[in-house]
Formats: sequence, C-alpha cells, structure tokens
Amino acid sequence: MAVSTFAGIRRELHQIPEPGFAEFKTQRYLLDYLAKLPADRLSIKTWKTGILARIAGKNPKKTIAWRADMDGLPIAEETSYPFRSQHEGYMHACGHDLHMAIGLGILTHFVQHPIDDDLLFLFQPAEEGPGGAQPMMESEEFREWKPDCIFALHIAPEYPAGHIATKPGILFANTSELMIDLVGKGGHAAFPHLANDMVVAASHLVTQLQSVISRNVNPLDSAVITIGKIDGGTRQNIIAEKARLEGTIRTFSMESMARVKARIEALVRGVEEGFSCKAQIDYGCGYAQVYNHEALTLQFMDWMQRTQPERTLVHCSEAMTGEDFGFFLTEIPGFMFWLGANTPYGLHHAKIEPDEQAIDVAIDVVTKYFTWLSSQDALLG
Ligand SMILES: CC(=O)N[C@@H](CCC[C@H](N)C(=O)O)C(=O)O
Repeated sequence: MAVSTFAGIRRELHQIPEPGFAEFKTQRYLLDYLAKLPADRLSIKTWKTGILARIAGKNPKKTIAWRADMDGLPIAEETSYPFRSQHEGYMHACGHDLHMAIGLGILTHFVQHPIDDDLLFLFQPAEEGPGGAQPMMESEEFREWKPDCIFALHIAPEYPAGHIATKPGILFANTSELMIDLVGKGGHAAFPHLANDMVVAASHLVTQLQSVISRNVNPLDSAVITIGKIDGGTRQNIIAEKARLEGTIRTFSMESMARVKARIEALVRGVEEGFSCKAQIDYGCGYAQVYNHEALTLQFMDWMQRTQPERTLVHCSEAMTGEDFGFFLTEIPGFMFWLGANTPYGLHHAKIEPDEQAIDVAIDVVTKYFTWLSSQDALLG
C-alpha cells in the first residue's frame, strides 16, 4: 500500500528516537523540513531542543496553538518494522513520532492555505520526563507568542484507527515520579546476620506499597502506584548494600496525591526502622492533570457531530496516563483528545505498531476544526 507523505515522515522520525532534552537529530529533522516550506508567513524560533513555529494569519483576532511532543523512550524495539529505531535501546513507543508527523501535516496545510487567525505550532521536548511543557511555557520565546487557545492529541492503541475520543474536564491524572534509595550494610552471602540486606528491604517495600492505594485512597477516587524499575546489589553471592526503586504515582486529586505521598513516607520510615537502613525519597518530576476546558471541548464535540459525519467521536472516560500538556491547560483554554491507532500492544510496549491511517485522519479533522474556529468571532461564539 502507498505510504502517505506524513506517514513517510513518521517513519523517518521513528528511526531517530532520543531522550528528553536530547532530541538533537529530531529537532534538526523538523527544522530541515520547515526550511523547505514557503517562508512568507512562517516564523521559526528554537527553544532548547524544541521548536516554535508561527504562521501569520490574514486578519488575525486570536492565536490558535497546536502542540506535539518529541522524545522517545528507553525501550529496545521489538516491532516487525523495516524502519526500526536506529538508536539502540531507544524507541518511539508512545506515538510521539506520529504526533510530530501530524503536527507537520497541520502546519503544512496552513502554510499553503492561511486562515484569518495566527497559528502557533509547538514541538515540545521531554514529555516522558523531566517535562518540557512547563519550562517551555515560562520561556521568553513562548511568552512572546502566547496563544489564546491550545490543543493536542495522543494516540490510543485501543481505539480503531482515526477514532477520536475525549471528554470535558479531567482527561489525564496528576503525576509524580517516585524514586526511593535504600542504603544498608553489604556483606558475604553466607553471613546474613552481619549485614542489612537492601534487596530484602526493597522487596518488602514494593509489597507494602501495594497497600497504599487499596487501604488509604477512597475506593470511589482513583490512584495508582507503579514501581517500574528495581536496582540492587552487585553479585549473586554478595548481600546488597544498596537498592533503588523507581516508579510513578497517579491520582485524580491533589488531596489524594498528598495522602499517598504521606503514606509512602510512613512506610519508608518503617522500612528504615525494620531493616536498620537509611532511605531517601525523590519525587522527580510531577505533572498537572490534563483538565480539558469544558465549554471548548463540548463545542468541539458538537462541531464533530454536526460537521464530520464520516468520523467517529467517542465520549471517553478519564485515564491514569500523565501528560505535561496539562501545564498549558492551567493557563490557556484548550483540550486534548485521544486518536485511535488500533494496535494490540499498549503505549510503552516494545511491539507497539500504531496504524498510520490515523495520521491523515487527524490532519484532516484538526485543519477543518481550526479553519472553523478561526471563522468564529469569539473562541466560544
Ligand atoms: C502519555 C504518557 O504515557 N505519558 C507518560 C508521562 C510520564 C511522566 C513521568 N515520567 C512519570 O512517570 O510520572 C506516562 O507515563 O503517563
């Protein structure tokens, strides 16, 4: 089957996944693409490894923004693709390659068919961590071009390709990373009574953490603690002096986040006491929930139903995913939606192969929506 222009771009981006704030090749690729477009209405600024691209409108009353994230994940790819990652141990396993290709597709359309309003495209680094949205928002480059509304999407493996799912209000959870370092006393495997074993302490702690959600969070509220990584010890016959747990906390309210953190701290103090060790907690980066502007989201959903009968719109539930796009929504009205990508493997899986047909659907829907939004006198006309 023929590969569309922007699916082709996605395939090229797929081969160069990079860590947050190290998206050097990705930034170069995007800048090279932008340099080939007619420059009369297009202005470009870089910020760290990100890019801000502005298209001047014909008779602007507002600035409409679109954001795409850029970073990959430390995952060794296991897809069947002939265009697999060329960066050993790194993969676009969260769809950011599609997000960028869609961003370029929307931008290209409006360079060729300018509308009345100004448009701002943000290619934002480090969504997976430590978070590029908040510092990008605080940058002079962004402040100078601050938009009146902002939108973004995230691919969703579980929906058919091109289906669009969203809801007003909370869409994604508050997040906090969670890193716990344990330091005890190492020793010979044969003399456990002379050591304080941090592999055993870490194992207890992982098990105890499972009770935090089930016994401290109101069952009608929702929260998650996932420990995704454990490091400890050096060799099979040496008792481990050190261990480290790395994970993430998700909640739908800041009260639950505070309660969960307080319980984790109490359990960690207990492990320190029980295993005669020292423990240190680092909460790493935390993201604001993605809270979709209620009136704008409802207006979009209504517009979809009225004017896009060939597209499928799903009124979905909120999810425990995190997204630093939430920071933009704390200051600027807008929303995020899921874009169906129909793949049996979930986000962050080494075998995920999103359906590329979703790319052109998203470009089509968003260009039509922005054109309509620009034709309205007011944002909520
Ligand atoms: C869409 C998505 O998968 N986002 C990530 C954001 C992670 C933020 C941070 N590193 C954390 O783990 O808390 C997600 O895991 O939801």
